[in-house]
Amino acid sequence: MEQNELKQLVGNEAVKYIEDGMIVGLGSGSTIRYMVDALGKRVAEEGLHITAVATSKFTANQAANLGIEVKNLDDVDRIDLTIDGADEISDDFQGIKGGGAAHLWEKIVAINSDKNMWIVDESKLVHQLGVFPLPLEVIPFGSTHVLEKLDKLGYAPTFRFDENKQHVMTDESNYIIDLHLQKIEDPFALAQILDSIVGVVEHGLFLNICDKVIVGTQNGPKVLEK
Ligand SMILES: O=C(CO)[C@H](O)[C@H](O)COP(=O)(O)O
Repeated sequence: MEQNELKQLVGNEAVKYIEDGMIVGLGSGSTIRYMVDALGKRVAEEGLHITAVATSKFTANQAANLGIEVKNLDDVDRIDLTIDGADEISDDFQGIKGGGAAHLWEKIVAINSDKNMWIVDESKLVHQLGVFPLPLEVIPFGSTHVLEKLDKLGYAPTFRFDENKQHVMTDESNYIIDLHLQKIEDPFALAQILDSIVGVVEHGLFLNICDKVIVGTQNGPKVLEK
């Protein structure tokens, strides 16, 4: 199976965990696109009734177009289960997210969820985080100074640009800086440093957030529990 087939496989598998009446957090990214398609199918064909909270404008539109009820996070008390993708997951269930520039909303939704499930193809599993560039959402104002500071700290930062050489803008109209670290020895220590930098709104380290991972393998979906 190719990578996209593995993504579709885990997307289809994940929606089996969604029960009638649930409030469900919908992540972002290509794997989640498959999952939202599969969820839309269940809503249309089985009459499944759920309320969704989306982690990006893209996902919110996709879900609404499929007839899934989408509410704002502030209009629900809590979320039963959030299903999201990830860019890297280490052996101890820590993760890097934000490859799709949506990690700020994703983290806010995740920490307001009773359970968090990540769905990935097997290429996302790593022993140690850091080969995937760590995304930071930063306020545009003064962002070159934030970049300089990150450079002095040795984090090899780069702004993320689109194909037209324009800054990639998040749903909150902020910029993305990627840190090219190669390996992260202590994600908790790094998270503390990044949390303390003024102008950094949120980093893509998702620590102690994920409860369950569904991995797409050549032998089918594999469930990993924390
Ligand atoms: O964190 C994310 C978006 O901000 C995505 O979940 C992550 O980038 C995985 O994406 P994909 O499923 O396309 O590989």
